[in-house]
This record gives sequence, C-alpha cells and structure tokens, in this order.
Amino acid sequence: MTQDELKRAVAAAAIEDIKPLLSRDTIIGVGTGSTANFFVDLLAELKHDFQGAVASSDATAERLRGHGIDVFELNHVGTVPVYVDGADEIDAHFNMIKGGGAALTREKIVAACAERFVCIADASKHVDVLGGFPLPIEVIPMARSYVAREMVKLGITPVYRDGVVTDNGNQILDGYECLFEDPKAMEQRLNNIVGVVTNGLFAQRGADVLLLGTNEGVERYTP
Ligand SMILES: O=C[C@H](O)[C@H](O)[C@H](O)COP(=O)(O)O
Repeated sequence: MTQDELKRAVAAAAIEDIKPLLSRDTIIGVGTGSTANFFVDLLAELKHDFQGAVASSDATAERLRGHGIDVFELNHVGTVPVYVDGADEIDAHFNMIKGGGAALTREKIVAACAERFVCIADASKHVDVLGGFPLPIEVIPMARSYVAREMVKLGITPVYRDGVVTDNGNQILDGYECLFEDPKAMEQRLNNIVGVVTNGLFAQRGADVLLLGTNEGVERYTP
C-alpha cells in the first residue's frame, strides 16, 4: 500500500473508533496534517451525527468548515471527549514528536483538553527512540537566538525554519542530532527555556490509543 493509502486506512479506523462517542451535542478535537486531513474528509460523512469540532490549526478549521462542519472555539467548549491527530514519530510508550506542520502549540492545547487522544499514523512513524525526526520548537521571535543557544547546551542542533510563521505569529526552530531516551524530562527542560512557547515532544500527555497503518491492516494499540 502507498503511504497515502495507509493514512486513509488509519483515518477510517479512527472514524470507527470514535463513532460510539458521537451524539448531537458531541464536539470533537481534530488535529492537523495530511493524516488528519483524511480523517476530516471521512468525518464529513457523519456531520449530522455530532455537533461540531475544535480545530488545532487554521488550516484544519478551514477544511472542516469547507465540509459544512461547525468549528467551535476551545474556550467555549471546555473539554472534548476525543482528539484525533497524526504524529511525526511515536514510540512504544505512546510518546510522540509532533509539529512537522508547525501546528504543535494548538495541538498540545487541544490534546490537553481531551479525555482521549487517538493517534493515527502509518507504520513509518513508529520508532524505538524519538529523535530521527527533527524536534519542532515554537519560539517567540525575539527569543529565537537565545533559545537556539540553550538548545545547543542540551545537545540539540537548532535549525531555523525560515519563512514559517505559526498560527500564533511565532517562529519554529527544528532540533536535530539528538535522540530522546527520556522524552518526558526533555519536554520539561525545553519548556523551562524562556521564549519557548511549546516544544513538539508530546510525552507528559502522550496518546491513549494508537491506530497504526501497516500493509497487514490497521493495528490498534492501547497502553
Ligand atoms: O504540525 C503538524 C502536526 O503535528 C502533524 O500532526 C504531524 O506533522 C503529522 O503530519 P502528517 O500526518 O502530515 O504526517
């Protein structure tokens, strides 16, 4: 199967996974990226079975609205029963690297307000140790150089993602050449750097369910 076919298959599996949660007043959290886009497109077929969605990016909000799905502000919703999103990498403990599409901050916020995080990923995203994929860090623009120097002290090589501005008006540093054996501790350390808005390690709040697309079919994992 192609990578896109695997992404579509996990998106379809996620639809089946969340169906029991849907009612006319259900508002669900929806992530960002190419895998999440497949999910949004399939979700459209169920749009009369739930109230709407909270989006983790402007792009996802636009896609949801394009399908006629109502988009709600998180502040007006409180919690959502489920958040469905992709990942750039996920390990056996359901820790993830996210933010390849620069949406990490809003993703982490919606995930924090979700009772269940369903990660949808093709098999290429499953790794033993996080860090093969460069770690995105969203920074306040004036702090970029400072944060980059602090990253070097932690053994991470920073590269400025030139030209990218997040939905929050900030910039992205991608962290290379570091494997994250203890992602929870590193997530905390990076959060402590002044000027960091969010880092792409999702370890303190990892996934609760992993739907992994393989050539043998979609595999469902829970911790
Ligand atoms: O900022 C983007 C997000 O974290 C995405 O969920 C992540 O990059 C995975 O994207 P894709 O499904 O396109 O591989």
